[in-house]
Amino acid sequence: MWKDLVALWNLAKIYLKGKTGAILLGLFTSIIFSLTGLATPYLTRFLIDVVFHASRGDLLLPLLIICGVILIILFFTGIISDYVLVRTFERVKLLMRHDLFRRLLKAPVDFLLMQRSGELNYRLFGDTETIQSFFNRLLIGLPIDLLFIVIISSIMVGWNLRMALFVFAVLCLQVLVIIGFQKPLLKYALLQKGKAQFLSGFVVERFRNIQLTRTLNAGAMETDSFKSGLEELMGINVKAYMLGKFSELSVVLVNNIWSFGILWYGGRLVLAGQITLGTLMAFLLTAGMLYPRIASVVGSVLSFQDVRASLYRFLEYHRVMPAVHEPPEAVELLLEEGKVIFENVWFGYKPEEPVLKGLSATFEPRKITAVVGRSGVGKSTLARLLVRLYDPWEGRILIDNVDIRQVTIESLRNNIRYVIQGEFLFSGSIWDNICYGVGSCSEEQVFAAAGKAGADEFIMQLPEGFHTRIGEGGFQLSSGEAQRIALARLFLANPRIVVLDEPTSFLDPETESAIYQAIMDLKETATVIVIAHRPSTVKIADHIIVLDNGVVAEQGTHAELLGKKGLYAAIYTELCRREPGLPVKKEVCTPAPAGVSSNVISHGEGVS
Ligand SMILES: Nc1ncnc2c1ncn2[C@@H]1O[C@H](COP(=O)(O)OP(=O)(O)OP(=O)(O)O)[C@@H](O)[C@H]1O
Repeated sequence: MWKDLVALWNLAKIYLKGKTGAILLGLFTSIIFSLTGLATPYLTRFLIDVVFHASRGDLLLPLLIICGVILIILFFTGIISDYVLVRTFERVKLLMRHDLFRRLLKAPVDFLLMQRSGELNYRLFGDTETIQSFFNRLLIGLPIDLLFIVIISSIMVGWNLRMALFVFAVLCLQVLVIIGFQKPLLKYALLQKGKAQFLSGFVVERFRNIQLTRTLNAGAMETDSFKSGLEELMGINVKAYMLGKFSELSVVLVNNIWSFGILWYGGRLVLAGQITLGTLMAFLLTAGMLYPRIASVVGSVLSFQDVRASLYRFLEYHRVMPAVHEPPEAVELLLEEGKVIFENVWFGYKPEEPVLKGLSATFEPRKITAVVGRSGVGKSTLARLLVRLYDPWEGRILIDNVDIRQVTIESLRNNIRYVIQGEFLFSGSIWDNICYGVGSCSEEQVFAAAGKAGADEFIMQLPEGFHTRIGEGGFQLSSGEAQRIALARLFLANPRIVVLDEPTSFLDPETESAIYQAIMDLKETATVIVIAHRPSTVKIADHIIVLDNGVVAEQGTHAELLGKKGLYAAIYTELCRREPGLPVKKEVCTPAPAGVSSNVISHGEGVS
């Protein structure tokens, strides 16, 4: 409990930094607001005991003026305190969400991929909301409540000790009722939240993969699962509602009994002449003010369990370490040639299971180097290491003889473009998608890039051309069209180092030739690395690197490697065999040299 409070306090120190003035102003105006509210019982007592009892009609007007002043103070302090506090704590929420989002963008990819659908959303929005409102309670609500409990209790004791003790005894009974209900209420609130969160994740995931659901004919199964989830949620909702209603009515019941109790006990004291009628009325009003304060303190304490759960989830994300570290002395990457060297690189995703096992390879500037190998051999891993999605366990990656760990991550990624297969397009206009990551771009640049990627024709045929919205709620592009947009994005950026993960997998032969030409043009100014899965792609390479068992097994030109009749020749034959009927096949696929069989490649794993 204390450890969690300390953790909350540490978080508060981070996000409330520089807001002490606003919080103190909010606290001060809130206290004035609440203190002013306390005048009501005093004025009532005065009205009954002095004005009416002593027939002092002359005091009615001043009393009315005082009431007017009190109302004005209440109005302004209420507005000021709410404005200051809402603004401050909304900013705290904004800072928490912004900070978490920034951290998550740097978090290891694997960590992010492991999160359930909707989980990121929930933690970013739900948990930050809970923690922020607890900060508000802890710093403003709770101190004011406690202060008022002390003030009101002292006032009551000052008026009449016996009557005050009677009120406290009845209040204790009421606190017990609140405590009795709060725990099960909280339990049901958590159950509701958990179930609703699960169902919303379920819906998002199923609709995102709607094609799979339909082709696997899983619609009926999914409908049944959703229905049973909804039935569970309905059961929880009904129980939670009834429990809430029962607790509300119980509190009202206790409140009424309690008021009668005070009237009965206080009335006896009035009749015995021990207190005035005004004091009795003041007691009734003051005790009515005490109850919500006590309920609020008890509620805060009991809801801490919920806050703790949010705190743990928030801290789990908050503490997640960036996937890669940038040293403070990191410098800007200033490219000269753009030569890329992998030097004895060891890396794997799981400890003790290396994918790359001391890989050394050079990627020359102004050349196209193709990387080929069996599926899962580590071709994409090599690209991920180059853009520092991960760092090698051992060995170095150098660009122009500078270790990429010594340069700023931003400058590294500014110089390299890694176009992954089936690259994701954001929902937005085609224009925004092409310009994504470039900052500002002119009309000429966008048109030229789209032209190079062979995308201009189909874009112009869309209802709003470059301004057609795609993705969620917009126009749905085919895989080939999406690939061309991703390539246009690449050509627009015109980077010095380019990594393409099979850039033509979804394209027709005609567009494919245009793209190859554009890639050939790219190499005039760039180091081009192509992860090749197609025979036509390896044919455009100046140099080919064949990976096997975590190292470079063979390298050379297409002709040299075919002549070796080794692994490359086998892979190439297999690639050709997989593209039967493609017009391109006749040109690029020469028969495998005699004596080479495709089972050299793998034992049933195939190539990609
Ligand atoms: N995030 C990850 N976590 C765990 N293992 C991974 C992860 N990414 C890749 N792997 C594994 O690492 C190995 C290399 O993967 P990689 O994607 O580099 O292969 P690849 O040669 O590009 O394959 P393909 O040609 O099929 O795309 C594979 O065995 C793969 O299952």
